Amino acid sequence: MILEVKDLNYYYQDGENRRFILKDTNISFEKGKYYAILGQSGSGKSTFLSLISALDTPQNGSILFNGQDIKGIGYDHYRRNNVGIIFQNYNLIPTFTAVENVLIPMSITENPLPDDKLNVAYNLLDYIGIGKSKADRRVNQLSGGEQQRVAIARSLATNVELILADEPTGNLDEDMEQEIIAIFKKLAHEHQKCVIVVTHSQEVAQQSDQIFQLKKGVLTPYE
Ligand SMILES: Nc1ncnc2c1ncn2[C@@H]1O[C@H](COP(=O)(O)OP(=O)(O)OP(=O)(O)O)[C@@H](O)[C@H]1O
Repeated sequence: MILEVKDLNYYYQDGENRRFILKDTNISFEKGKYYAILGQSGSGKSTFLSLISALDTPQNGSILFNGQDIKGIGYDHYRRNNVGIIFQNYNLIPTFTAVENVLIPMSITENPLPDDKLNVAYNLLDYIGIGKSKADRRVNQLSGGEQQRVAIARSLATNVELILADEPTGNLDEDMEQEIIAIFKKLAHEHQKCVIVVTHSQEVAQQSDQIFQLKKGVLTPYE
């Protein structure tokens, strides 16, 4: 298993009470699979993703990456070197070109990368469907679907095995959603990545290899 979540609890203190967003959560994910986590608005999907991407820390429980506690790996180290994150709003730097956005994490990671980073970045974008002329355009001059492709290329730039996406098609139309789903499938099935997508979208979920549902703090396989 690439990622194992053990007895995870996360809550907000509400006066005397604890409001649990995740309660005694146990779940594992493997490489080569595309997973979807479904849940209603406010059910805690983004919170779960924040925890497994080390953007936030749980009150108790542990998260193991390739058998090692991410606390031991170091949260910053884990985030820089082991996970790629994709957001609903893309979170690109609008005044940078597509290729410049992809280069940013490559200059921060400690993972070994080829010397010719620029070439790697162009190739990644090309693979995801952004050719050279669009790669050299400022991202605020690209469509939403194109920007999300750039964000996916950026998440892959550091050569990570774990790709986490928070509502990645939330701002896209159905055709574009299908194209993004196709990319996730390809990354999981052809490149052995572990892709975990948090979503409201039945379409994104139905095409995944396994669906989990988050309800009242409990994460269970979706029937
Ligand atoms: N700082 C905070 N203090 C108290 N409650 C909070 C805080 N931040 C978030 N919450 C609550 O935690 C719950 C889970 O939020 P989260 O964003 O993880 O849900 P979600 O399933 O991703 O929702 P959506 O699909 O609408 O993005 C929500 O009910 C939210 O109001």
